[in-house]
Amino acid sequence: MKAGIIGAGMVGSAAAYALALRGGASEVVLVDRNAALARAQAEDIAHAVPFAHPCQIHAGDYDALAGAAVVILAAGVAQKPGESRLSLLARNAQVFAEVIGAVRDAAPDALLLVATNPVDVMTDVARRVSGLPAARVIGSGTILDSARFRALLGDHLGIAAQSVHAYVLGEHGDSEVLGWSSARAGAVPLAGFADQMGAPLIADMRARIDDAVRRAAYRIIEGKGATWYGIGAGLARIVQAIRDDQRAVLSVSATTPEIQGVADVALSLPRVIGRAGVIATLLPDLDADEATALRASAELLAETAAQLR
Ligand SMILES: NC(=O)C1=CN([C@@H]2O[C@H](COP(=O)(O)OP(=O)(O)OC[C@H]3O[C@@H](n4cnc5c(N)ncnc54)[C@H](O)[C@@H]3O)[C@@H](O)[C@H]2O)C=CC1
Ligand SMILES: CC(=O)C(=O)O
Repeated sequence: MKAGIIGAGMVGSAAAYALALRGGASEVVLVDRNAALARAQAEDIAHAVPFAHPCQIHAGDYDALAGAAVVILAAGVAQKPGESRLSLLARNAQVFAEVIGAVRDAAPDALLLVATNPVDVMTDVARRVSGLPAARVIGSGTILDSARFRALLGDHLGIAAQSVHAYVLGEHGDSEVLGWSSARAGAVPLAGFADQMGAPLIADMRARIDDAVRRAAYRIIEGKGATWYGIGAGLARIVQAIRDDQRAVLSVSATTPEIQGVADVALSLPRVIGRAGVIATLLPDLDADEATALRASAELLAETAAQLR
């Protein structure tokens, strides 16, 4: 399967590298307005291919996207230290106005996979500008936050993160909602599992994990200027779910007809992902606080998106 990536910076190149290492695509095309950067990234990543899976990695212009089944949108500006994701909206909406028409002309059958922040609102922008149905425009949303949540819970419980089933809901950003009440380890509700392991999830520990997930990007950006490995792997994971029609349940963003009384808002929920894009959307069990927080997150995203319309 051919995948295109618009934006060959830290996120786009990390996604290409992860695709190469995971064998997630047979061909990857990098497109960037900085053509020299795209060429250099493609050449560097191609040198990893002999250690991984067969994959053609190259740079090109938009016409090189012809035949792509999925195009990752990772072009635009990123946060500076202390800056919020939502503050990027006007600048990145302008970038999408420039690139999405060219992507659609070159690869009319491709699903769009949005990484550019603020990713939820940008997913809605991509849907509106492309004219595609909501199911074919997926935002990486909280796939990264859910991975952070699972990694921290795995560490606390002393088990593999892969055995933790937990989702972050709502915005990929400051208003996100950690789904404590639906989380499971193995098939056991999280709190009971933690007690059995002698590692109870007391309020202080929950608060620390919440902060570590919610503030992860700020800390990493403070330390190294940007984040890329986690999201690169998350994007490759979504591409594989699409390529193999896996019907994997992943927390990703898509424009959703109604959630907690808020209409037509793009945000993350666990969704079944396969070749057609979003095949189904699930609402996990929520306690009263989580339901209130999810509504607030949805309202914030809807208000932010409305400012652009
Ligand atoms: N969804 C998520 O979980 C995450 C999202 N991000 C977001 O991903 C985006 C990219 O971040 P980085 O890769 O770190 O930035 P970067 O600055 O390293 O790369 C961005 C690339 O976009 C290119 N670009 C800008 N405008 C363009 C246009 N009109 N046409 C073609 N290419 C264009 C630039 O030349 C640059 O190479 C940011 O919005 C960032 O906030 C970053 C990390 C995680
Ligand atoms: C930058 C960003 O969105 C993240 O690492 O979560």
